[in-house]
Amino acid sequence: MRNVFVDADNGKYDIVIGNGILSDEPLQGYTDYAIVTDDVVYPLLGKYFPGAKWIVLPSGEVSKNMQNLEMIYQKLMEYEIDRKGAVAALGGGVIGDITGFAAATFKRGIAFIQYPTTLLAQVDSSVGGKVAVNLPGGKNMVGAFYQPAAVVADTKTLETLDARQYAAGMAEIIKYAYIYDEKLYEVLMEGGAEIEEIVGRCCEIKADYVKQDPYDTGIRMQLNYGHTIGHAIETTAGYGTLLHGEAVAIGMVYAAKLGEALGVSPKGLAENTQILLKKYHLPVSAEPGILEEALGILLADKKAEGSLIHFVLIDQIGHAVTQKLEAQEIQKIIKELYL
Ligand SMILES: NC(=O)c1ccc[n+]([C@@H]2O[C@H](COP(=O)([O-])OP(=O)(O)OC[C@H]3O[C@@H](n4cnc5c(N)ncnc54)[C@H](O)[C@@H]3O)[C@@H](O)[C@H]2O)c1
Ligand SMILES: O=C(O)C(=O)C[C@@H](O)[C@H](O)[C@H](O)COP(=O)(O)O
Ligand SMILES: [Zn+2]
Repeated sequence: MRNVFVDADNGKYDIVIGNGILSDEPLQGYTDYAIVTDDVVYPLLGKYFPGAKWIVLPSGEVSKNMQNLEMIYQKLMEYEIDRKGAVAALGGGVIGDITGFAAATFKRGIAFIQYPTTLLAQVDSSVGGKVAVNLPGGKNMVGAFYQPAAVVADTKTLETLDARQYAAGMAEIIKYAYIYDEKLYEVLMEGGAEIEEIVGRCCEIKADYVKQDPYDTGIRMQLNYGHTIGHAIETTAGYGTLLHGEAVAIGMVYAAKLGEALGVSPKGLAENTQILLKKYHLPVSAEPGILEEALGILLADKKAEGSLIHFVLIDQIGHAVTQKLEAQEIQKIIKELYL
């Protein structure tokens, strides 16, 4: 078992990582609590929370929407959760993001506990307090920064995850390697390490970014590597068609190629990125029609300022930089290279 402490101005909490540690113990100090989960996770893990008040959504990205958010508020009302109560998210990033936004806003804020059960959620989405729902035109368009009171990542829950979902989590792990940790990159190239160690390392990296920049105004933007084009592709393909991690994987290949074309990234980075992504069974390109359409919605990115986008590039493996680029320049370069 290991602990990573998140020491941010807007929230201080432990991430506890271990095998077989799922329990309702972190919820006991509150007047009452409800747990949000999805219809795949509930039959697998509901038994660890006897007597809980449940809110069960259909699984998948399409559930991260305003309608389900309202449904969560209604159920919290029905369950009479007061301001000293809590709401927990038991599931992947979809459940964590929508539950966190409900927690941030219900009665102007109640406590929020994260029980991440996908690899992606354990290494990334359960940490750092970005909570949101999607709009049809863009990912995470309605949200807040709202830190959880605790994160409990039980790696045993990953045993039931299918291979595609596992790979999607690997994409965010590969992201950390490129932006922050050359040693992690080498470990991944050599075939990986024990999962608790990888989850712990990724949480340490994320905790460092979140401590420095909880509101995403500077260095934290590096955590968005691969996401500018990735989110646009995810949205264009239709939520749930490409998984978030898959879209980020593809986005990292285009970001690497763009970095090479601009002379920022080392030559061969895109090729190298493809090798690593393929090793972990991830896609490395989007269909031309999807890519073309995605390039048209780049300015929906939350890192856009007018016609410019804070674009994250790798200047050496294990280190990232952010450059303000004209959306039109990005579109032109990617079109010339890929369309
Ligand atoms: N807030 C953040 O910082 C942040 C970071 C990264 C990603 N995200 C968001 O996270 C979402 C993606 O998260 P995700 O990949 O976890 O998707 P997800 O929540 O849809 O979970 C993926 C699938 O795995 C199933 N599942 C969950 N736990 C399982 C288990 N233990 N065994 C078997 N099946 C299980 C779910 O039912 C679902 O079908 C996206 O919406 C993305 O935008 C947010
Ligand atoms: O925590 C962050 O900061 C991230 O950017 C992590 C990303 O992996 C994650 O997908 C995040 O939800 C993207 O945020 P957004 O601001 O681009 O919606
Ligand atoms: Zn992401």
